[in-house]
Amino acid sequence: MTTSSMQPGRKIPATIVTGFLGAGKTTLIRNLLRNADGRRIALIVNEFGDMGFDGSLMNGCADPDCAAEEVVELTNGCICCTVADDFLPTMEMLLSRDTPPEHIVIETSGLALPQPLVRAFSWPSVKSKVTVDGVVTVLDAAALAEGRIVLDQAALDAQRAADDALDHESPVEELFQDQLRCADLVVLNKADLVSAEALKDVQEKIAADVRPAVHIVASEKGTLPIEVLLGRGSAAEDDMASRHEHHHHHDDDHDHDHDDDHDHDDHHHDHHDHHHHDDFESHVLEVAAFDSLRTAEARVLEAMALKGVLRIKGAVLIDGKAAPAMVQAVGPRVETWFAAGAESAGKLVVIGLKGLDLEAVRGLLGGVKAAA
Ligand SMILES: Nc1nc2c(ncn2[C@@H]2O[C@H](COP(=O)(O)OP(=O)(O)OP(=O)(O)O)[C@@H](O)[C@H]2O)c(=O)[nH]1
Repeated sequence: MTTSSMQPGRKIPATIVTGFLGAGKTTLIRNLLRNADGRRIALIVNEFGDMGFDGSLMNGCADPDCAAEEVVELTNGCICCTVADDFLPTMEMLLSRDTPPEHIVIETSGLALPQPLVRAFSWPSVKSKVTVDGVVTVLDAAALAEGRIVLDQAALDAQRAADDALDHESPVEELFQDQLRCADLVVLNKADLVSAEALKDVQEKIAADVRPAVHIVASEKGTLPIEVLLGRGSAAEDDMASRHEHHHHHDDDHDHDHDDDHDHDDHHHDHHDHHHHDDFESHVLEVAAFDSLRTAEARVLEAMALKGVLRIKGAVLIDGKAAPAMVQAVGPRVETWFAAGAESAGKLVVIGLKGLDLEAVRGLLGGVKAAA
C-alpha cells in the first residue's frame, strides 16, 4: 500500500539511525533500503564536517534495488547543531510533496547527539505530521570488545576519583553514552568479527547503559529484518525525559539546568562552530595516487594508529588502475575495493579528536589539505 501516510491523522514515521563513527550506519541503511519492499522511503544523510561522502556513496551505488525515493544530504554541519537551518527546512520540503514519503530515515553523523534532533520533532510544523518511530543506535561490537569506544571502566573510575570535577568523561565516551541513552533499539553490529562470548560480554555491559526494555540485537553488516528496524512506534519526541543526555557545556557555559534550557544551541549560526563537537575535527585531504592498493592500505592503517585519529574514508587513485579505490578505515581495520565511477577520487576524510597530528597524517597519506 502506498497511501497509508496520507490517511488523515496518521503521522509519517521517522527512524533516526545514530551510532559512533564507522559503526556501520550507512551499511545498515543500505541494507534496509534494499529490503524496503516498495515502501517510499526518504533518506536524510548528515556527515560531520566533510564532503558528504556517504551521500555520494549512496547516490553513486546505483543499486537497482535501492528503494530510496529521495536522498537529501545535509551539508551545513552537524545535524544536531543545525536543526533550525538545515534539518527543519528539509523536513518541511519533504512533507510538502504531493506524495510525501511513507517513512523517513535519518542517518546522523557519527558525532551527533540524537537528543537535539529528536527534540526537533516537537517543532509545530513537523510535530503535526511526523513522529519518531525509533532511534536505532548502531554499535561496533568489534571495537567495543577491544575496549576502544567505552574507555576502560577502571581507568575512568581512577580518573574520576583523582579529581572532584564531574566532567571527566572523554568526549567519545559522553557521545557514546548519549547515543545509547536515546536508543529504542541497539544494534550490536560487526558480530562477525567477535566471538560469541565477546558479543555476550559487550551486550551485558551495554545493557547497563540503555533504558529499560530497549532491545539489543546483534547483526552482521546491519542485516536485520525490516520489521525489526521500522515500525517501533516509540514517539521518542514525547519521551525525552528518559533520554537525558550529558551536559555538553563549554568553559563559558556552565548552565546546569535541564533539557529545555540546554538545547537552544541550535540558534548559534556560526558555521565554524561545531558546538558540542568542539572536541573533534575533520579534514579533507587531497592525496596523490598510491603505487599500489597494498601501499594505500598500509599507509591508512599507519595513519589510523596515530593518536587521536578515529576514522578515515574516501576514494584514492592507484597507479595503473582506471577505477579509484574506496577506502574505509575504522580502528585497526581498513577495507578497500575498486569502484568504477566513484566521485571525488583522490580525497580522504580524516576525523579525529581535536589536536590530532595532521602533519603526521599528511606525511603518511601524502595529502595536501583541500581548500575549504
Ligand atoms: N566486518 C564487518 N564490517 C562491517 C560491518 N558493518 C559495516 N562494516 C564495515 O565498517 C566500515 C564502516 O561502515 P559504515 O556503514 O560506513 O559506517 P558508518 O557508521 O556509516 O560510518 P560514519 O558515517 O563514518 O560514521 C565499512 O568498511 C563497512 O564495510 C559488519 O557487520 N562486519
